[in-house]
Amino acid sequence: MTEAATMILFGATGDLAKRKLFPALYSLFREHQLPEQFAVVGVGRRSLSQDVFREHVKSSIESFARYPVNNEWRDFISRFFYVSLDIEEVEDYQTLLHTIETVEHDFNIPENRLFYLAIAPELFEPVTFHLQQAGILKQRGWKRVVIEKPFGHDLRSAEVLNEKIGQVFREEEIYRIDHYLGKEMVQNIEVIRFANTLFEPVWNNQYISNVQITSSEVVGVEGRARYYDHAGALRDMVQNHMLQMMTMVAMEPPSRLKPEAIRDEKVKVLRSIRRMHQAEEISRHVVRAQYLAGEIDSQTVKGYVEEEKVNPNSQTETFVAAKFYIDNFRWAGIPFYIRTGKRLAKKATEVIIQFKQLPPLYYNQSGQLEPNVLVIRIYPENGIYLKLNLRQPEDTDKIAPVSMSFTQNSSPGFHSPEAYERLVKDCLEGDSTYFTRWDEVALAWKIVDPIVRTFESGEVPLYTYKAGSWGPQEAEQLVAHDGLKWWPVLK
Ligand SMILES: NC(=O)C1=CN([C@@H]2O[C@H](COP(=O)(O)OP(=O)(O)OC[C@H]3O[C@@H](n4cnc5c(N)ncnc54)[C@H](OP(=O)(O)O)[C@@H]3O)[C@@H](O)[C@H]2O)C=CC1
Ligand SMILES: O=C1O[C@H](COP(=O)(O)O)[C@@H](O)[C@H](O)[C@H]1O
Repeated sequence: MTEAATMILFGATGDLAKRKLFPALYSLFREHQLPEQFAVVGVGRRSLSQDVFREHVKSSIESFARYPVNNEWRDFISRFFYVSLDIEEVEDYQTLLHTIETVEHDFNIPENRLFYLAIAPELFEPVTFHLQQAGILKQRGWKRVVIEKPFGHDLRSAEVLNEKIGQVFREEEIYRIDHYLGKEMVQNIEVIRFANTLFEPVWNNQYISNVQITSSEVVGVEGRARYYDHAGALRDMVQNHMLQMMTMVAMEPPSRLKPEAIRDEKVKVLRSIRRMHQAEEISRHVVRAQYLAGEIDSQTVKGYVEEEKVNPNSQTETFVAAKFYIDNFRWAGIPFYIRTGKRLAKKATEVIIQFKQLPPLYYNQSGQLEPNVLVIRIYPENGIYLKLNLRQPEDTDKIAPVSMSFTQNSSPGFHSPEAYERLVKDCLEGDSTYFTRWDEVALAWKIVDPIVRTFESGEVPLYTYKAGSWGPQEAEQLVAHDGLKWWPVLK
């Protein structure tokens, strides 16, 4: 059950609030999933009147929400307030405290405060510190803080940040967002595995040949070059989303369906991922590349280094493919391939489980029978696709792959809840299952940091690929070297 609360949204004039958070709140409201006693205090640096802020919220909902504005609108928008404040200026926080108290009084909301930090990472620390100094965290109800990614730039900076935030919030009050964990089919991986007799007994190295996880994007760096050129695909996507999807595929059944039990199992996977330290090993297992100019949907697009605000000599990778091993009993010897990149041919997220071949006997005398493949489709479709072998009715000597597909469209505009809807609701319910615990974040950095260092030392080549392609040839070779291929992303 969502609990009565005030959401204090830092970054209320920013891109994330506009594209994701206001639409998510509106969907929850329309589906009667917000508590009756609920209000939002938006915080931004620029000075805006209440009316202009409410107009901004409205236009964001008109552009990005799943539901059109209807006659319940006035009730929804009457719960939105705006405070202009400079996060660095402690004096500004008295106005914020006053607004929060007034809103709590007027809407009869108990002092439950959800602080959502949709702001640049360098502001996470000052904002928590000043909230405490200003007495805003002396509430009588609960307090929770939602922290957007990136959580640090490497292990060291993440530790420092965690230590600072930990002086103000307890671990169970900290909700570190990884929005992939809010996606329907990422959450469904557990259900596919633990609710199907068909899958769980064969979910191991005896029956699975390899796992492939792809998250491809068509967009380039867009307006985020200042951040991205210092991050790159490894930090931006692998340290969080890709490793999190891996943990969902690989974890052991939890002792209970409770947040800590599930997170404990994910941590064990992260601990078991074989770390790579030597440049030679990293070069064999990790491919990095940067996009060149190319064509997407018949439009010419720029190369990465020609993008606005990107250093023309940038060595930042916009694509990563890697092979990981999980050194535990269930997964020993089974490669987990991941690939992610910008300016690729199609926007898609899929997890592919390729099962082992049967022995070359009976119907597989030639050893040419296609393997069974389970595709967990995360985007643009939600669902699963299973490839099996069947005899062809028209030619009884011929065995050919057939597919069973259960999918529905998950693109915006279709009626499946967005990741942010689930996650905001979870915060209001105090359910941290699909947020990353500190030990998960730290372990993910421990896996990624040595690879980043090797990239930065120039010991791993930076390949290139044409925008609109599926990445560099070297990514194909990474799997071809093991006698495999990347399964093409489904249409
Ligand atoms: N945008 C996205 O798709 C995604 C964003 N994120 C993360 O979300 C966070 C926010 O990103 P995004 O919305 O894109 O960022 P924007 O740059 O669009 O917005 C930044 C927000 O922070 C406010 N702000 C900046 N400096 C101050 C200050 N000194 N005092 C008070 N407010 C300040 C801005 O206010 P004002 O405009 O009034 O100056 C604005 O509301 C980042 O951590 C980002 O990494 C994560 C995943 C995706
Ligand atoms: O966190 C991020 O994710 C997006 C991709 O998210 P998706 O839900 O659209 O798949 C990516 O574009 C961005 O660079 C990264 O910071």
